[in-house]
Amino acid sequence: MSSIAISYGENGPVFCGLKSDGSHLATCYGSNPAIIHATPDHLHFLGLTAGNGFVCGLLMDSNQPFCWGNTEFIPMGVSLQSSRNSEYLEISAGDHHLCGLRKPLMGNMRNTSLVDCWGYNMTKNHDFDGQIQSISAGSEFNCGLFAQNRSVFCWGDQTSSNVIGLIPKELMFKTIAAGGFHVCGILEGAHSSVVCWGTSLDLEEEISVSSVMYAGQLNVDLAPLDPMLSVVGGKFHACGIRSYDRAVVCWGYTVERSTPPPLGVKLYEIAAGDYFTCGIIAETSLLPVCWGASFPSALPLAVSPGVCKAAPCARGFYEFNNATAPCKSPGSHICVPCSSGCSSEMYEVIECSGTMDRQCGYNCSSCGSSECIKNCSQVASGGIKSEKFWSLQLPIIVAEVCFAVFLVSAVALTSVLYVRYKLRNCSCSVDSRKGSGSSSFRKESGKIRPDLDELKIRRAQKFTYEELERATDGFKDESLVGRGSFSCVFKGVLKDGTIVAVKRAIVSSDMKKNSKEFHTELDLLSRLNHAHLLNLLGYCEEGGERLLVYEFMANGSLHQHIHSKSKEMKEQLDWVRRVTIAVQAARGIEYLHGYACPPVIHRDIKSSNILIDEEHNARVADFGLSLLGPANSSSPLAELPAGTLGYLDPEYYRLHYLTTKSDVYSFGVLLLEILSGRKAIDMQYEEGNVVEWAVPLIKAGDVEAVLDPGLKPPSDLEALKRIANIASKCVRMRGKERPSMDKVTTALERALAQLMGSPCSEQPILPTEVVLGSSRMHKKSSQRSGNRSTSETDGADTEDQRIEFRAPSWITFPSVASSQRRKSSVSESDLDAKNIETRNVGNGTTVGDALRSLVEEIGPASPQEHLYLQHNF
Ligand SMILES: Nc1ncnc2c1ncn2[C@@H]1O[C@H](COP(=O)(O)OP(=O)(O)OP(=O)(O)O)[C@@H](O)[C@H]1O
Repeated sequence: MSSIAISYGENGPVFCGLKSDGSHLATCYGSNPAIIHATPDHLHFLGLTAGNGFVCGLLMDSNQPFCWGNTEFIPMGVSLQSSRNSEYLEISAGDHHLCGLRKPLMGNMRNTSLVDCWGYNMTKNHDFDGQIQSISAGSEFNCGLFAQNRSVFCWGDQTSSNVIGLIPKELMFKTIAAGGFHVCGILEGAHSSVVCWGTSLDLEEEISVSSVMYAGQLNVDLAPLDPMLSVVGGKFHACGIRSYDRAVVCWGYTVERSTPPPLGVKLYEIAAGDYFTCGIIAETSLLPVCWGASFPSALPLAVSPGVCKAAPCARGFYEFNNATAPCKSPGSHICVPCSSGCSSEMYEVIECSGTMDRQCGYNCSSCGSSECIKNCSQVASGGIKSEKFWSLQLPIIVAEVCFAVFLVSAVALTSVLYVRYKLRNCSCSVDSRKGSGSSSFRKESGKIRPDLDELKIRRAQKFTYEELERATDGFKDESLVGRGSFSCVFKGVLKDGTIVAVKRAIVSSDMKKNSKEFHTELDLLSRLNHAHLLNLLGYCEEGGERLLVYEFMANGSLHQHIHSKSKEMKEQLDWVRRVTIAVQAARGIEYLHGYACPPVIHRDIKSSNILIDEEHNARVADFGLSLLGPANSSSPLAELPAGTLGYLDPEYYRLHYLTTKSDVYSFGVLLLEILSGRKAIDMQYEEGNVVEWAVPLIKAGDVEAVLDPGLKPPSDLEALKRIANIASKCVRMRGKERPSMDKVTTALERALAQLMGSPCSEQPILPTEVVLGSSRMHKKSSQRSGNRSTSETDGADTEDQRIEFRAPSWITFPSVASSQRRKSSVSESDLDAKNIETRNVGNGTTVGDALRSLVEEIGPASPQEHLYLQHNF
């Protein structure tokens, strides 16, 4: 708990801090509207902490936690307490949980500490023997520091980190900070050095304390030897404030394109998000600076450099100047740890006094650094810089400028060569785009991102804001049909009578992100064309307004149907309709992966992005997060994770290893949702995650237990069993073991045919083929397919090449013949996966063997891959 906290996650990072005016009110800055808009403006907090998509503060008046934001796992907007008198000393948040350390107990119980936790897999009240001084939460675990023997203990899930197994039992700590998958602590004693344990992405092995202590600094990614005042943990990195100069030092994994920690800046307080860190500058402005990935480097809000406490400052701390950041409650102060020691060319001028930090001065007789020379020459010449100083500085400045120019040219050249290399096999022929055919497109062959203006002209119509305002009746609440994280969707009627859906970006503080998602969606939808992708009709970009105009989908989203509280609405989609929608959505995604050029990775496949038209046909929507993949779809992109919790591919989440198989994972979750009627994550069930709940049941052959109790089961369960098997293959941990989308589609088509042929479906639904707005009804019989073997539980794996099974023709796939699709699916990952399974199970393979075979299969492991393998095998 600190005066600042950072929330992270797929809805964007947010920095929150206590205001610098001593009011104890919270102020936040960032791009997650659910946090920004819900920040309480009347509650006073003692300190803050934050996790994935939420922020919590410890209320000043009741000493209870109060959280806001958008996590389903912790109650939001209410004060949390475990029993009537639970008052907390400190709180700390992990990814999806929060723990609170209760105030010390009295009497007989004074040697017991109570810790209450809320959240995903964590809700529990703990009694620990011994007095705990402070707690710190990591991704899925927590640690406590005992007040008396200064030892650390941890509890929770250590699968990905081994933080419990590696606890350094013999060491004593002043303070500890848990990060995503590791813990760092400052050791007791004069030197205040840091040791860390757990797992970091940059390390090929777990960081055990012994290697830090006894083998020395063998690995540059380990904590520096410098003494530290404080330390914080990010997902795979940690940062500390150095004792002698308050400079920040970071170690661990650095995401590509990260900004480095600021140089020559003194900091008071630091807090870490997942891949970035912020600190408060030790100046009167008290403005935060941030470094790392995906967050601005300077934030426009002044925050308090510490928490106001009623007790006087302890030894080793000094009282922060009250004029700059006054504490409103009388007698309370902000206590800042005093710096200690001075660098080699400095000596202590004033010691830490309780009201002032210790001061160091340069020893001008032994200057080595330019800082020292500058300082001493200023003192000597009354502020006029000496010749000696310039003769030393000038070559350094010239060298720095030359190096910067060289670096920029090298990066630019490498980028150009890389893009050309990636595009060498990819030619986007004119024929692959229905209806384009213009010579301008031909000119663009091989170009990844044609000019937006040309795309707009090609397909999407430009609307004025007034036109869309008129169409939606002034964006009235009555026209609102849905709301997403970054947009509201309105029903509208254009001048010519066309009914449309108008998606209006919520005006958020992060215009850049909004604008990026808007352009991604506009760009992609302008180049894609498939019966089961939502058609873009037009757009409007005026001032701060960003609007996209789509075909209106009269039946809303799949999510609205399968999770509806109304029985009638739920039953509108019976089993045949549900599976039909799954097939159609699979076809849309298959098109993105296999036939769009370059391939497109959707990154946000979920039930609210599968829309349903008047005739109950599915369309895949929402391309705001989509990315153009590499021409060779098997090579991964390194991208920071984005998407929706519960649907997010674990391989991508952990390793930033993005391929089309990430969409396959999300689609697998969608299939489980369709089968079970349960949300991807639903905390009303003990096993809240649909994958973790359903897959073991499916593997045990108990598919019936998984089926949505709100729908009458079909008389023949074979088709649904087949779908359940496909789903469990799609959600395999390793992308390579998941089937490709074309296999999934083929297997689902078979299952659908089987379902429609079963006696329970008296009147099979005949979905409409929708090709560019035209609707044709095809009433092909499905008996042929209904007689197929029901023992075939896995269509994707046991695909029979001899039978040329044609999917019912009403299932649209205008541009690809099924034989073409099948050709591409014969030798891929399912067969590999099967082999691997046989190898592992049949031969009693050890973990080491499994690791080796995986390494052989995917080539030498990068640090990220290595970590992934460690985490999962
Ligand atoms: N073309 C459309 N026709 C009818 N309803 C639509 C249309 N597009 C979106 N909606 C409705 O609006 C809702 C919000 O859509 P939007 O794409 O903005 O967000 P989302 O995908 O649900 O959530 P998020 O933005 O968090 O991913 C959808 O769930 C759907 O119910």
